[in-house]
Amino acid sequence: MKKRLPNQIPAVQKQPALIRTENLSFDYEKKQSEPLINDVSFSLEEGEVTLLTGASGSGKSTISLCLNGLYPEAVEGYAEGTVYYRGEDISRFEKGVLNQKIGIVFQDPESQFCMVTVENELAFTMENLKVPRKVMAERMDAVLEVTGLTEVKYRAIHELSGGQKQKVALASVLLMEPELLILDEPTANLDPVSSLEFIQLVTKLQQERKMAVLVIEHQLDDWMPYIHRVLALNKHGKLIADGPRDNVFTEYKETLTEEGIHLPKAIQKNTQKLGGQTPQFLEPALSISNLSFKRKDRTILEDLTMTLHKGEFVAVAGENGAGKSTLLQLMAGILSPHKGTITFQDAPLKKWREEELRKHMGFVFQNPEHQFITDTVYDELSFGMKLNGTPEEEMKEKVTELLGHFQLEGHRWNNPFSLSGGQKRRLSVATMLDETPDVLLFDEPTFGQDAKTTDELMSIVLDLKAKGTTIVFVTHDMDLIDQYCETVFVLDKGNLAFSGTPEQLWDKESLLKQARLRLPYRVRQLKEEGDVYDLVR
Ligand SMILES: Nc1ncnc2c1ncn2[C@@H]1O[C@H](COP(=O)(O)OP(=O)(O)OP(=O)(O)O)[C@@H](O)[C@H]1O
Ligand SMILES: Nc1ncnc2c1ncn2[C@@H]1O[C@H](COP(=O)(O)OP(=O)(O)OP(=O)(O)O)[C@@H](O)[C@H]1O
Repeated sequence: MKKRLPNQIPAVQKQPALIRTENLSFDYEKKQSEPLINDVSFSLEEGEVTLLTGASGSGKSTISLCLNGLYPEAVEGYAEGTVYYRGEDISRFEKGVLNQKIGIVFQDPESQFCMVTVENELAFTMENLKVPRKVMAERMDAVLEVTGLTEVKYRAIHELSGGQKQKVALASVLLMEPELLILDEPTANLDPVSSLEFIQLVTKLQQERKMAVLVIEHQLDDWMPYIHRVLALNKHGKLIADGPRDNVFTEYKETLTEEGIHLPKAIQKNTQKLGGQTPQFLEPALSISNLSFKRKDRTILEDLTMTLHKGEFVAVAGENGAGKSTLLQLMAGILSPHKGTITFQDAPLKKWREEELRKHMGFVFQNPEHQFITDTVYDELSFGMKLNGTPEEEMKEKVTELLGHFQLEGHRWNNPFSLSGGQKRRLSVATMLDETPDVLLFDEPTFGQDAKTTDELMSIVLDLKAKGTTIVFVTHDMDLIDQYCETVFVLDKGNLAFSGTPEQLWDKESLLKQARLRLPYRVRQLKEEGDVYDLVR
């Protein structure tokens, strides 16, 4: 007799997700109030590119460090809920096993290195992975080639530019051939062309290796074509959106905007150029003439001549390693030129007394941590005021005002080093704004900022500019240059390759290409270039 078939075909056993968090809560210490990461459940699937977005300080980096079991252990934090790797509770894995399957490129690449030179760093990674010696050299050369680092193989990492360091961190993680690659603001320090190439490189490898990628990023546009899913955190550590890319950005548009999260420019309205005609600047603030600078025998900057005026908003752009940060440090008197002169307000810079110079000129380092000198956010903000003998009450008021402007309330007594990447950057900027300086030099001031904090920062900077402060931004953000700057200096391998208005620069196609810059989104749209991403609405 024939057996009767059951009415229902048993469901095919679904593979467990690559990563699944269930009711994950985390905080750096147990509190009475709601935890920083608050009861979050989501999955990351094999081969998928997921964007994790959220306001600065919402806990994105923190969550990513919970996914490979580094947290809570490494910080003695408090955690609840479970993280699964392919269906298995990650707390059951032996130490170090998950680090290879889940590779993280940290927000601050410097925190990741153990060795002095690029070659030794990559060899060290391979030794840990027990890569046979005879294939090491080949693998190293391949990863250097793919990340564009061949030329700096034998260089000391601390002597590389910010962007070059970021590529070393990626190369090191790629050697592990991870199943999940977590990228925490990976392109923040890359020049515009390197940034696009980096994204294309990662997504190509992702497709070839069927790797899952979790990217934490505020600047979304270049990632948009490659993102499958979006997760969004709110300021209270709750997951407020989880779904396919286009659904999240259209359905949750209002919520994301309220949270201060950047939207893709394809659905933003305000990508127009601000301001009208470029004003005429007459009064010089800082004049540089025939400046050259060397490190050991290498010429870093060669024969630069430029004038910055009172109230002018200047951008310094150029590819990674072009010499932008070096130029800024020379302008600030932190480095001294080998040849040429810098004149600040009618006197040679080297004649200025250090104390006087610091009152008139503010400087924000590329790495905010290089700037912190005290143990609390409050002390950091009041440091300059104390030196100037500002009365206690006035100082308190001013600090409270700065904390409010820079979304740092609630962190007054925190250690500056425990802040999120974006918070550190805001604090480093805020410390320079206790008075109205004559010149403000910023090295990448807006990197790592969400939409709300970027707007707030720019409005403070514009207020200072209106009072006559000369603003100098070293930046890779072409949209920011387009929107706000009046003059752009382009450095190309240590030479001044262009000085003029942004509009003039956008017409110089071959120069842009040579200096590894790109047109801003607005101009790309006008020229209808192919790489402007259109969101399905
Ligand atoms: N401390 C140092 N010792 C030796 N060389 C250095 C040092 N700092 C920077 N350099 C080198 O000087 C050159 C210019 O570096 P700089 O940091 O000014 O470039 P940048 O244009 O600001 O780059 P990025 O956009 O990547 O930050 C690079 O080739 C870099 O490797
Ligand atoms: N080691 C630490 N000890 C105590 N608090 C910390 C520590 N690291 C981060 N925090 C706090 O946790 C919160 C979340 O930080 P996290 O770096 O995860 O945010 P984020 O969303 O990645 O921010 P950003 O976009 O600015 O990088 C912040 O308020 C930060 O001050």
